Amino acid sequence: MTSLIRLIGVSTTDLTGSTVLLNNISLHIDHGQIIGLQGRSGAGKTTLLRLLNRLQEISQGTIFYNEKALNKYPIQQLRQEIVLVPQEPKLLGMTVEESLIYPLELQKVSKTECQRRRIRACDIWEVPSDWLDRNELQLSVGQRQLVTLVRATMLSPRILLLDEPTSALDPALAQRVLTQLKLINQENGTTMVMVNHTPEYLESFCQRIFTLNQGQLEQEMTLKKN
Ligand SMILES: Nc1ncnc2c1ncn2[C@@H]1O[C@H](COP(=O)(O)OP(=O)(O)OP(=O)(O)O)[C@@H](O)[C@H]1O
Repeated sequence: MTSLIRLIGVSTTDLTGSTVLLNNISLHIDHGQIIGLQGRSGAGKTTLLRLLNRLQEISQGTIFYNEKALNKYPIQQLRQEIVLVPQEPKLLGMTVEESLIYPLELQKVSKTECQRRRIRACDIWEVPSDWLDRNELQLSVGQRQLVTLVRATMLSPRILLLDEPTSALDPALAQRVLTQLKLINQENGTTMVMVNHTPEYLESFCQRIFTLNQGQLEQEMTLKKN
């Protein structure tokens, strides 16, 4: 099977070019896999996710997406297919309802279809209806984290990049979120790359786990049971 994503000797630096943030990373991610990314703070996990939807550019090496160099794709198409859920959940000054449908509106999805998908997603993810009119100041960080996750899944991306998606959630909600993500992976074949600092979550959720250390790929582990 060909890989969906393949990194060959990928490095990247900070904006000044003076500090190497990721150094000579080679790895592959297959269709429909759930990949875990772990490592200490500052190891380069977020940076690696940002390379995968070109929020940050590489300085050396090549990233292939579907056998074609990532930088050959129109950026709009790429960001529709590869969606990053960032560590800092933001609703962009909108209400929950507005922020859930905004990315779909940008894709020119009809109002009726936006609402259909919003209702279905809120149902699946058990988003309480009294959140819909709230803005981000009226939600806890964990509640905002859930909303940004729901918003990303409503786009039905091919690849979901999840930067610590459970960091602000209580353990019960974190488990529910991981179960729901797994269901989406099984039903739609969505490939996922998840950064997480909780080893139990990575071990129960992922098929392979990459460990980064000071910008280098230190270890790759395959978990047969998932
Ligand atoms: N825009 C930037 N300019 C300069 N340095 C940066 C920039 N972004 C990240 N870094 C540095 O790159 C390194 C990797 O950061 P990154 O956010 O990828 O780490 P991380 O593994 O995701 O950490 P955490 O677990 O704390 O989120 C860190 O040393 C950080 O200080």
